[in-house]
Parts: sequence; C-alpha cells; structure tokens
Amino acid sequence: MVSSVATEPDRQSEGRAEPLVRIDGLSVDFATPRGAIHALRDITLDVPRGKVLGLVGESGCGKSTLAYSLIGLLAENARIAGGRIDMDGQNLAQLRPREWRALRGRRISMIFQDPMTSLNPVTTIGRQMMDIQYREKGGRAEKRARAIEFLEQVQLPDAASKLDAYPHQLSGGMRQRVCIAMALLTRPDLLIADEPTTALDATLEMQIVALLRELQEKFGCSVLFVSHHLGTVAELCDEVAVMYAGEVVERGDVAQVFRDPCHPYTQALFECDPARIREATRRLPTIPGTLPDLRRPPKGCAFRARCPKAFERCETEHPPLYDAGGGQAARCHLNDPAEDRA
Ligand SMILES: Nc1ncnc2c1ncn2[C@@H]1O[C@H](COP(=O)(O)OP(=O)(O)OP(=O)(O)O)[C@@H](O)[C@H]1O
Repeated sequence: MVSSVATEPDRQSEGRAEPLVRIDGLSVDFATPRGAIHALRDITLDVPRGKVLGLVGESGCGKSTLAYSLIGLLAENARIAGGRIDMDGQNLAQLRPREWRALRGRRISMIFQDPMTSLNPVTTIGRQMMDIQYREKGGRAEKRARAIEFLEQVQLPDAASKLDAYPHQLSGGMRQRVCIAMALLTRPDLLIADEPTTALDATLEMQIVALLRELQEKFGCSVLFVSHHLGTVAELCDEVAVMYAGEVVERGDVAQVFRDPCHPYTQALFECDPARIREATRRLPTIPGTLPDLRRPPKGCAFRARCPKAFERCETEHPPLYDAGGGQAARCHLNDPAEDRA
C-alpha cells in the first residue's frame, strides 16, 4: 500500500492544470414512495482537461447518476441536494432547462450504452446529422460535407452512402460509431460515454475503445468514461474514480491505482475482475454482501460491512479522502497517517 502523506486533500487538482469541470460536494437524491434515495453523497472530483477519466464501481453505486448530473439529464424524481458543478465559471448544478439546452449536445455530449437511445429509428442518419448542426454556421452542402467528414473520422466504410441509411440498416458497432460521430460533430469540450461498449462483442469493444482514444487525442476533448470493465478502463483512461454507495472511495492516476489500490473496495473489485483471474475456476469470485440501503446510508464507512479489513473506527467515523501521494486518494482509515495498522 502507498504510504499516506497527508489527510483530506480538498482537490486532486492542486498543483496541476486547471480541470475542465470541478465537482464540489455534489449530492443527488431520488424521491421514492419509500423515502429519498441518497444516490450521490458529497462527491468532490475533477474532470481533467483533455484527458479521459474513468468511473468504475458495481451496479447501483451512482456512476450513471453522476454522469447524467454532468449533462443535465437526471430523472424527474431527482433533486440536486447540494454542491456545485463548475465549468468555465458556470455552476451547472443550477442551470435551468433552457440553459441546459444551449449547452447539451454542443459543449457537453453523451454516448449511451444502447445506440438506439440516441438514434431516431425512423429518420435517416444523414437527416439526424444535419439536424444536430442546426445551430452551426453554413449551408446544407457544407453541413452534409461535415457529416460525411465525421462519419469518416469514426472509420465508417463508404461514409457518404450511410447518410441515406436508417439506423436498423447498420450493425451495432456501426451504430455506435455513428453516435460517436454525432457526439463529436459539435466539437464538445466534454464527452460523456456511459458504458458505450457493453452491448458489443469483445472485438468490437476493443475497436471502439481504440477509436475513442484516437478521437479524444485528435479533438483534445475531455472524456468521462463510465464502465464495468476494468480492463477497458486501464486501456483507455488517464485517471480513474472508484465509486461505492454514492461516494468516490478512491481516485488517482489509472496506472497508479491499478498497480497499488489503496481502498479495500478497489482491491476487492480487482480481485473479482475476470481478466485478472488466471487459474481455471468454475465460479467467479464476487465481493460478499450487498450495497447498503441508500435511503439510510451507514454512519461510518459505507463499505465496512463487507470489508475484510474493517476495525472499530470504521463503525463510527466516516472516513475522509486521505491523500495517498501522487494525486491518489482513498476514503479508508487505513490510509490515515495517524493509523498504525497498515
Ligand atoms: N429515477 C430513479 N429513482 C429512484 N432511484 C433511482 C433512480 N435512478 C437511479 N436510482 C437509484 O440510485 C442509485 C444509483 O443508481 P445509478 O444508476 O446511478 O448506479 P450505477 O452505478 O450507474 O449502476 P449501473 O452500473 O447498474 O448503471 C441506485 O440505488 C439506483 O437504484
């Protein structure tokens, strides 16, 4: 384990380039008939400029809620209960629907798990790519040329002919390429990709990940990449944030976190990663236990009931994000320099 040098770094960006987005103390609740679900709790995280940030964690830990908060697409029953999302002097957490419409699809765009979520099944690809440019300058011919150019950027074969195709006439991989082209068409500063390769087979997944990396470098945008696949995150991302029960429990440089995870939850996630398990086994290991009830998050550490390393302090004291050095931080008392247990 990396030795701790200080406690509670306010931000991981200190001493580094100004991030594109600063999320500060963000909390999001969902109203339900059985009480509010505290889906995000006091999230403080930077989206670095011109880099790829991966968001990992098991199902239900709040990854999509965080992603949707950054593009103003939270469900109707969601409420931002506190905190800020700062991007270029604007607090996105307070934007009105009209202001979101001006930003979404232009400065911030998103690709979804299922390409059909964003593609209209009864309209041609060309029409959809023209519509997306309705605010852009230029005439029809220019916009059509730009649409073809972007379809070529995502390496769609015979791009011009695809303008007349309907989404169902393309394969799943091609549809996801079209979605990436549409998301990048307006040259956004931030591209959010919510499990964009989950519906694809392994070969296509690798191709799409390589394409995303290439385009991110070409366009210089920031990417928030939400994924269950640790291998994909290691391949694509520069930084990673690990979420558990609505909190960021570890964050840092992707190579550093994968080499030396500081939080027992991150360690357990890696131990359960099929790609890391070499010996022949009939059953994949899982982390014993379940996520806590987010209507009543536990008082101390949210992971303590499942943590093999938990001790008394974890029961009563909520851990802050302890600095683990080199920009890495973990929400676990074992990383407290004052704690003599490592
Ligand atoms: N509209 C909603 N109403 C009530 N609860 C919700 C709503 N959307 C999400 N939740 C709850 O909020 C928590 C976080 O969900 P979220 O979808 O963000 O997790 P996730 O990590 O993205 O999971 P997955 O990987 O399965 O998509 C979960 O407990 C989920 O059940």
